Amino acid sequence: MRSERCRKRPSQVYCVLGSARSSAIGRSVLSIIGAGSFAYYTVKDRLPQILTKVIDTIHRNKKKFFEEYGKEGVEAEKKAISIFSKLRNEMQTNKPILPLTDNCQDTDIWNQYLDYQKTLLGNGEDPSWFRSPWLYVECYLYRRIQEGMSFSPPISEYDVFRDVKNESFFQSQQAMMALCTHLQELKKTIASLSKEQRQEEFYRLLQVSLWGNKCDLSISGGQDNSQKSSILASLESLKSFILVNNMDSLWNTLTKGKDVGSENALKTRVDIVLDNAGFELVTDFILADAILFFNLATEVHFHGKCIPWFVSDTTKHDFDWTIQQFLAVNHKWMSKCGQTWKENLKKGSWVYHENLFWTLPHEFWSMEKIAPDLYTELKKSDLIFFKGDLNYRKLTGDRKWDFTVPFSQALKTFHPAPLCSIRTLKADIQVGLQAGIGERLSASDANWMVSGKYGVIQFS
Ligand SMILES: O=P(O)(O)OC[C@@]1(O)O[C@H](CO)[C@@H](O)[C@@H]1O
Ligand SMILES: [Mn+2]
Repeated sequence: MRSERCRKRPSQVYCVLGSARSSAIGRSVLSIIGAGSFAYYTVKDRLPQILTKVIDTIHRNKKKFFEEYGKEGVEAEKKAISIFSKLRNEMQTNKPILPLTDNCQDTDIWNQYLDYQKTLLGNGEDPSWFRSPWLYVECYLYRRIQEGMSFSPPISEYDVFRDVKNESFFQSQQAMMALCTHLQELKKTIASLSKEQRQEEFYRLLQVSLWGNKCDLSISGGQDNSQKSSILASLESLKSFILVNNMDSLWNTLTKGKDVGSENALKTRVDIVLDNAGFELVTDFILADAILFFNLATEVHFHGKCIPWFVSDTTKHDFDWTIQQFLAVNHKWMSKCGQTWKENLKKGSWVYHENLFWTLPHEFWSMEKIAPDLYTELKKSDLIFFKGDLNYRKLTGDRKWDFTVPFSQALKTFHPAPLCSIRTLKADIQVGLQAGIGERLSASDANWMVSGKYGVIQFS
């Protein structure tokens, strides 16, 4: 299930326990699974629903496993189903969180983190599914799915979310065609655009990447959450739902000391920490393409997940498969995009990275200690985009900060480079709002923090 490159341990693999849970600042207490909270609903209802879909998926592919592996495949299907049924029971009956036993590269780090949770609870209590931080429990579920598959050879490499990710891709074809057509039109006219017009066009593609984040299969519990309509047509109407809009700061960071459009752009690197595969990944490809042809950077580095994660998060397979689909599709502009993107990877102006850190439970402020090689890599960037809600939760430590706490404060010591979160709100954490905004929204729309209706393009 894990590509060779992911076997690269974060160097100095150890778990810094003390600083990982720093003292609360302001009202920032951990997002716990309190009764009635969104976290509680997630663990009580949505995670079991996701696990049930995993079991159904494995059962549905039994014939395929038999064709591919003979009776070992059938045995493996049965074993995986029993493992996941037991896991679902553990979760639903609030059993203790168990140490991992699959002896992978990150097994020790996960088990050290569990020990740390025990010290936090104190009085010898065991962390359990409902008595642990939500962020930890949710990440742990996906790591247990990975463990369960690794105990079910020969189907260990099978991505239990493959079917729903592919389905979501095919359901979003129309929207993707519209985006690729728009991109090619833009490339035709770019030379005649003024600096302000380029800026405006870039802002549109940033917003497309933002609203692409609505297409996430974890929040939907695996239900179809594809992009049906052309997102470009709705940008104006969606603008008022952007609660923090730092696009000007982004533009200034990317264009400072550069004449936008001049070919001789200095060697500039932008990183995109990816989120969901499918439509959102395509919006990120389009943004990355524009960053190059607008001469805002000379390299774009992508960071994907080593294992299947939060249902729809992008793995290396998803990244390559998506480009292959674009190359193969019978649509002039989509295949043109696919060729450009394949070429970018070949000539190194696009680079794909993997690191186990992204599928650990840790807040990003402990990256420098847990995965110093990754932190050093990110320091080479001139601007890092963090896509999506889970990344936002890890950037802010999933603390219940006051809405008005500055974003840079919530990041604590995590600041390898100028960074920007592009995120639709799907968890009840938000910082950096003007005074009164959070309260006003809570009064008018009880679900404003978890519906995915609102978004931020938040820079630090
Ligand atoms: O990171 P993404 O794909 O934008 O969202 C992931 C997510 O759907 O999963 C969790 C809910 O189960 C939340 O962190 C968030 O809502
Ligand atoms: Mn995701």
